[in-house]
Amino acid sequence: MAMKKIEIMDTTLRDGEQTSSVSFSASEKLTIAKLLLEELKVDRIEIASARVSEGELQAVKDVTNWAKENDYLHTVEVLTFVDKGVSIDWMIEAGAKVQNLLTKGSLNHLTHQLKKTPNQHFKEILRVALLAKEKGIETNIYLEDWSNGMRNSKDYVFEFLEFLSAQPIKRIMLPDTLGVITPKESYDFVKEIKDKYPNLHFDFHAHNDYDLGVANVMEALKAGADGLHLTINGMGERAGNAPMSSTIAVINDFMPEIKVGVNEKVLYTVSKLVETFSGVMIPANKPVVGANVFTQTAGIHADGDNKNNLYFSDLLPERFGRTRKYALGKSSGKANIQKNLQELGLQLNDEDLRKVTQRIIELGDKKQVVTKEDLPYIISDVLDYTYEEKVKVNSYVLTHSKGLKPSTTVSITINNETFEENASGDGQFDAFMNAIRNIFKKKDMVLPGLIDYAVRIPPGSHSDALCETIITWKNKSPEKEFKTRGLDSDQTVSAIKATEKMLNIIIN
Ligand SMILES: CC(C)C(=O)C(=O)O
Repeated sequence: MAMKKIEIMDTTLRDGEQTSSVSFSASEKLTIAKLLLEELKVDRIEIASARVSEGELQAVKDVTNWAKENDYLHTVEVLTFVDKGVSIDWMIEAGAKVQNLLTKGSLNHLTHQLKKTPNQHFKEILRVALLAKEKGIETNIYLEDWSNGMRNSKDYVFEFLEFLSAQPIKRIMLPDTLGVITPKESYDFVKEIKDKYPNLHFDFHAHNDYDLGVANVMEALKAGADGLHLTINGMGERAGNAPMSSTIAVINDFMPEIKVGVNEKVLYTVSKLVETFSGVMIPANKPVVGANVFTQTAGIHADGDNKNNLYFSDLLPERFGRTRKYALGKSSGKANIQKNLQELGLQLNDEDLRKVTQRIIELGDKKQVVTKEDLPYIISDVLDYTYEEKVKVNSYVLTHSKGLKPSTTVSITINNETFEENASGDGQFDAFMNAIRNIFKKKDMVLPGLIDYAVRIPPGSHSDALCETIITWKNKSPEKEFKTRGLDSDQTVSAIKATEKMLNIIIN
C-alpha cells in the first residue's frame, strides 16, 4: 500500500488562543513553539494573527528570531488579512516568512460581510499575494466558511479555486469554520476538490462544535487532504479544533496509508504544558491526555488484565509517556488493590487483603479518593492490632466556638455496658479525652498518659482523603510505652480512632 506523508500544522498559538479568556505571553508562545517543532515534531505552526497588538508583534519576533537561527523560519506561519498590504508590513517587522491569508470561502460571507463581488475579492487577493512574493513572503490561503460555501455556493468555491490555481499560492486551507459538516460531507467535499485539482495542496481545518472534529479529519484524509490543522487539547474558537492527541492516535492506529511525523511520546507533556500556560484544564476523560483515561476503575477490568490481557487495546499508555493505573474505590475490588500492591512491592495474605479491601470500600462509600500512596497507611491501620473489640466509641458531638471552651458528649460501650459523658477541654480532642477519662474513672481504671501526638498525610498522595494520627501512650501498670494509629480524612476523628485502639489494648 502506498503511504502518503501529510503535513500537520499546529494552530494552538493562533486558533487555540481564540479559546475564550486565553492569552499566551510572548515567552509562553516561544516555549510552546519550540516544544511543538523540536519535540512533538509537527511540520508547521501558526503562531498569531497579524496586527493584533504590540505584545503579539513582540511574541512573533521572539519566535521568528529563534526559528531563523534554527532553520525553522519557513514552518512558522501568521494569519493575515486582505488589507492592501498592511498585514504584510506587520509581518516584515515581525520577521515572519509565511502568511496564511484569510479570504472568503462562501458567497454568503463575501456578499454580506465584505460586500464585494468575486472579481473584486480575487483582484485584492492577487494584489496581496504578489506583494508578498515581492517581499519574500510565502502565501497560503484560508477559504473562511468554505464548508458552508460547498453546501450553498459551490460554483463560487470552484470559481475561486480556478483563480487560485493560477496564482503564486503554496497551500489552500479548507476550514469548516463553524464546525457544522458531517464526516460524509467532509469526504465528499474534499474528494470533489482533490479530484479536480490533484496537484494542489489542501489543508483541512476542522472545528469541533458537534464533537465531529476527529471523524471529519479522518474522512478528509481518506478523500485526499494533504495537511491538517490541529490544536493541543483541542483548544480553539467556541468548541475548539480537532485535538492533536486523539487525531494522531487515530491516524497511527486506523489509517495505515497515512504517515505523520508527530512524536506520540511527548503528546502528554505538551498537553500538560499548554494546560498550565492557558489555564484551561484538560477534562479528566479527554482521550489520550485526560487524567483518567488510562485508569481501570472496575475490578473486573484489572482482573481481566491479569488473565491473558483480556482488556488489551492498542491505545497503550506507554506510547504517550503515561502509565496504566488501577483506581482504588468502592468498585475496585481485590484485583485493583493487588495491582497497586504489586507496584509498591507489597504482598498480603487473603484474609488481610479482604480486610484492606473492605476498608477501601468503606472509604469509597464516603466518596473519598484513595490513591496508591495511601495504601501502606490503610494497611497498617487495618492490620495494626488484632484484639477482641471490647470498647466501642458509639457516637460523639464535638463543639468548637469562639469565646467558649470546646466541649463534647461521648457515648461508648465497654464490655457491653454503655456510658455517656459530657466534658470540656482545651481543644476538641482534649475534651474527648476528658470525657473518656471520666468514664474509665467510674470503672476504677486509669488511662495511660499521652506522651506524643504526631499527624501526617501520606507523602506523595495526591488525595486529600486521609490523615494519619500516631499517638504514643505511657501506661503506669504494667509500665509500658506503646503507639496506636488512626486514619481518617478528619484529623480529630483520626486521633479518636487511635484512642479507641488504645482503649481496646488496655482492656484486653
Ligand atoms: C480564522 C479562520 C481561518 C478559522 O480559523 C476558521 O475559519 O475556522
